[in-house]
Amino acid sequence: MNIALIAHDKKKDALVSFAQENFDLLNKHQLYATGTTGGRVIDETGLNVTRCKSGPLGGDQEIGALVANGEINAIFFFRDPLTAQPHEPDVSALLRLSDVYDVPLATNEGTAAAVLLLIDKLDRE
Ligand SMILES: O=C(CO)COP(=O)(O)O
Repeated sequence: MNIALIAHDKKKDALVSFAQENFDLLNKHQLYATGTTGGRVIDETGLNVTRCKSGPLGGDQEIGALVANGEINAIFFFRDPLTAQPHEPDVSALLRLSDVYDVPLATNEGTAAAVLLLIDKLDRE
C-alpha cells in the first residue's frame, strides 16, 4: 500500500518515534511524506520515503494530488491542534480530499497505530 506521512513541527518527534516503533510494519509499504517530515523519517529510521515539497511550500497539495489520482491508500498526519499554520488552507484541502476519495486519515498517534494494524491485517488476508 501507499502511505503518506506528515507531521506539523511540534508533532514531528512523535511521528519519528511512531515510525521507529513500527519500522517493520511501515517498511512493507511505499511511503510518501512532506519534505521536512520525510527528511527526519529517513535520517532517524532508515525507512525508504519519497519526499514531496515541504508542507508550507506545497507539500500538502502534492500529497493531495496523489490522493486525487488514487495513489495514496492511507494518510498518517500528526497534526498540531494548538498552533496556527500559515498554510492552513492547504491542510484543510488535504483533509477534504481524503474525505472526497474515502482515504483513511489518521490525525494522531492512537488512530495511526490502529489504522496501521488494520492495514497489516488486511495485507495478510
Ligand atoms: O506542514 C506540514 C503539514 O501541513 C508538514 O510539512 P513538513 O513535513 O515539510 O514540515
